[in-house]
Amino acid sequence: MNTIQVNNLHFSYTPGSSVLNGIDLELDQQTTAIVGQNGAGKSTFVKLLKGLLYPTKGEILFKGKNTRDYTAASLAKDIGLVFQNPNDQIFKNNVISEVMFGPLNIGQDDQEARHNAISALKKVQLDDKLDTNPYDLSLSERKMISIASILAMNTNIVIFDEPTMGQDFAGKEKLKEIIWDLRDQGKLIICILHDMDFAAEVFERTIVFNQGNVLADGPSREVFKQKNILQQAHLEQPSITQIANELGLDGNYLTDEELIQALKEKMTS
Ligand SMILES: Nc1ncnc2c1ncn2[C@@H]1O[C@H](COP(=O)(O)OP(=O)(O)OP(=O)(O)O)[C@@H](O)[C@H]1O
Repeated sequence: MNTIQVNNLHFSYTPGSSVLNGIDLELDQQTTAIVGQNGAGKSTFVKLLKGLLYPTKGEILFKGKNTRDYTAASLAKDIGLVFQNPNDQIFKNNVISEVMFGPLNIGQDDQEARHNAISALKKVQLDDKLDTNPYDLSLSERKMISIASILAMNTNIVIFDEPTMGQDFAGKEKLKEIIWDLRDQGKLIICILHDMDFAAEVFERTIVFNQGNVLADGPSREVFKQKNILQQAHLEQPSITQIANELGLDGNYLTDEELIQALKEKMTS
């Protein structure tokens, strides 16, 4: 199992200014969205999961073992993190080298790395850009390249930091497919999001961060019905939930399809 256990996790970048204040969580096989306002500590939290930072206090256990006791190389084989800003991740001067870098780095041979890189680029529909310099692509395409780089490593855990940022409707549809495909492969997916509609539609579990604490955690349907809790975290309910509320519909709707179905039933009753 790819379980991550987080116990009493504290973190500060500078002494006396705490960013995470004692987080207890178990991350299991459910697709999990992490939401919260800017500065709530979400990116810091996933960097700790990935072993890029270490707790100031408390511990993170991966497969029962403290992340401090793993080498960066061994964690890299299991946990992939797509950075919020692709420019922080991309450094090669053509797409194929960029996407092959991670697989090669975790010990895949050239042929396997190339095969996995091309297959990942197909998933993001950029396999026609192998020789292009990533910096000649748009920001949303670079984001897809940074996603392909992590997919190509075939890690058991995939963490996305704001994947919908800068993506249009087609990009979000592609992301949905990628996330559901990873879930179907039995991988643990954790995703930081500012887009509540995407979180509600795609993720089974939602965790709300607020000022370095977990304010709510549970099935997305349960979390997104708690308007007051979301307001405390300066978040809105998903737009479909808001429309259903405005229409005076009883129930808790997260997707277009659910709302349309409820309206059809209302019209025929
Ligand atoms: N490298 C750093 N050095 C010092 N402080 C930092 C560093 N990175 C983040 N911080 C601070 O830590 C706090 C939490 O930042 P973090 O990026 O984890 O929040 P976030 O919830 O991911 O925000 P956003 O949604 O804007 O990405 C913020 O106050 C931020 O300014």
